[in-house]
Amino acid sequence: MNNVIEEILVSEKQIAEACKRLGSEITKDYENKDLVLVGLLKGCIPFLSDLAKHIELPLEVQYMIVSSYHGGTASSNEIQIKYDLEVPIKDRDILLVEDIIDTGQTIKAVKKLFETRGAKSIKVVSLLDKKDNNNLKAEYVGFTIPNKFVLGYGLDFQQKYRNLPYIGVLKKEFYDK
Ligand SMILES: O=P(O)(O)OC[C@H]1O[C@H](OP(=O)(O)OP(=O)(O)O)[C@H](O)[C@@H]1O
Ligand code: HPA
Repeated sequence: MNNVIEEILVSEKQIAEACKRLGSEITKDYENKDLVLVGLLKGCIPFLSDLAKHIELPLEVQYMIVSSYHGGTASSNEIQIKYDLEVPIKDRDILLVEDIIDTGQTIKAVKKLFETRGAKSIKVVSLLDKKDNNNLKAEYVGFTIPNKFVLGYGLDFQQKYRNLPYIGVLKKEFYDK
């Protein structure tokens, strides 16, 4: 498994601490609000699951599949909605849950879509945010990371390695370019 990993960037322990910290901030900020966590599949699964345990509110969880990457390490300009929310979000407080903001393209497109649907508020929590992303900043960020391709804890390389309990950096020899 580890022959594709250059180094561990964020350990299991650091991830657990970040989930706790972000969960308590969100709990404070969303008291008495109608909070809907919207997880962007598939990468959000471990993070959403661990984060939600630290949000002490009666929240709702919804999922979407929005894709801008196709298994490799290079970004494509296309955004596709492959699976949509089950409910209308008009007048609701939406917190988008992401594993990573890389170029910011995905989250920017989803935010724009939710604005047109009349959400009351739309914020973003992301476990990781790449340093070079100047597109869109999340309100809640676990770790700002260098501009390297990472995998593990939900993040894939060619659809594999999402099950690693930590965030690792992909070895250079595996990069597309
Ligand atoms: O900021 P961006 O450059 O748009 O990249 C970030 C997006 O790319 C990944 O999703 P992907 O489309 O690979 O789907 P996945 O969650 O199923 O892996 C990741 O989970 C984010 O949603
Ligand atoms: O660094 C990354 N790793 C895995 N998936 C991704 N999707 C956007 N950036 C990344």
